[in-house]
Amino acid sequence: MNEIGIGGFGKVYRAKWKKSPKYFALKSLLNIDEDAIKELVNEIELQREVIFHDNIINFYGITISDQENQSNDIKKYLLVMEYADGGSLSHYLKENFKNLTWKDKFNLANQLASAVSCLHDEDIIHRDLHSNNVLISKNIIKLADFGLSKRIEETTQKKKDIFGVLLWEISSGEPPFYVEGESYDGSLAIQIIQGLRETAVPDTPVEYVKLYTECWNDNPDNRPSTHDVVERLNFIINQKQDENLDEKLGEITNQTENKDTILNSNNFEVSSHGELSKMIQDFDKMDVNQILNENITLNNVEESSRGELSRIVQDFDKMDTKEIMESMTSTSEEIINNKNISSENDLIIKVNKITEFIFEVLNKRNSSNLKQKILDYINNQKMNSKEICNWLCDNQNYNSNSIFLFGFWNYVS
Ligand SMILES: Nc1ncnc2c1ncn2[C@@H]1O[C@H](COP(=O)(O)OP(=O)(O)OP(=O)(O)O)[C@@H](O)[C@H]1O
Repeated sequence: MNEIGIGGFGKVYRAKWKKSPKYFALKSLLNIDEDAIKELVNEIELQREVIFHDNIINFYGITISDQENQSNDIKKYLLVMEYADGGSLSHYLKENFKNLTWKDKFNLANQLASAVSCLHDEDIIHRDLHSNNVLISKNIIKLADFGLSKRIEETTQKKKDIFGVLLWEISSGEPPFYVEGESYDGSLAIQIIQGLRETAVPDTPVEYVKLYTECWNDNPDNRPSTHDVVERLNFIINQKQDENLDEKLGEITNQTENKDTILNSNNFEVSSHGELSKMIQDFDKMDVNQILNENITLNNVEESSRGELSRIVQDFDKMDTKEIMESMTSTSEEIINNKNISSENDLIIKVNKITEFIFEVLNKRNSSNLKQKILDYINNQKMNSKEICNWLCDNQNYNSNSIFLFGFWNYVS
């Protein structure tokens, strides 16, 4: 049994259940008089009504301590409660703030609002909300300390359970107006009464600033209800998720744009196979039309040919390009009639035509003996395959068709 804290009633201990790995918190009752007993009974009664909520600390009962094995300062009775391994919210923020994302912070805020909302639904007001009365167990909020709690139906009284400051504290990691080594003084309290409020932490989403500002409005009637707060926090969390999704989509778009840049760059080196291969392996995540957007209009490209295309390009870097290109060139040389040297533009047109032809064949799902079909096409069109191969070796990055054709020839060879 270890001492973990000290409070108004006495010390708080962490204790392990004999034959289980589970820990419990034991609250000793030291400075207890008649008023304290009333307060305690009130606390237990109210807390027991809301322990079903995940963000409210569980109360298990009362135990009698084994005096022989305990130090003298532990009196006979101990309250047995759920143990919160993260300690108080203020301690948790101090230790973990650096690692918390906005999503984590909004989740903490939401759990807190949800716990207070549950109290209000049961017509209970907490009346002592601060970061030492909010505990953390396994990174989850556990509202505690109902010593000052009261049963009340009135809405305005419920709105006096101010947690705007706690929402701000979650966004900043520190208590309001905290200056290291300095304690709060009376003048600060007066300034707060006169309307002094903390300023927003840089980068806090505006909706969140708006929310906690409304929560600490001078007039309780102008504060949102806890239900509203929960709803708005849920909205912020969902919006954040959408933004993350947008960011991810943005990253994918950027990567795609980068690919286009690589495709269109004349400085692409044949030797950078790893990069090319990675880029090409992502092709099947894109639309084939997008790949072929520059010079070829493709209609009705079907899933099967996309799959085939993807397989083709994925195998791209497993082959020795030069060797295959050379062997293909020598084979086609025998059937080449037209020995005229083509201009650069002619070659680009030829590459586009051959690519278009390949897609026509693939679209007809007629890919058997594809290599021969391509060679026949080249032959019939009176193209010089060696010239095309050489140009492709030197200009494979010229456009998406040249990249495709270069890889495709490797595949069919
Ligand atoms: N269930 C618990 N699990 C883990 N730590 C706890 C638990 N309950 C209390 N503590 C720790 O013990 C400290 C004292 O808690 P306690 O509730 O007795 O006093 P307090 O809230 O600080 O004061 P008061 O009772 O006067 O409001 C807390 O700040 C917290 O760090």
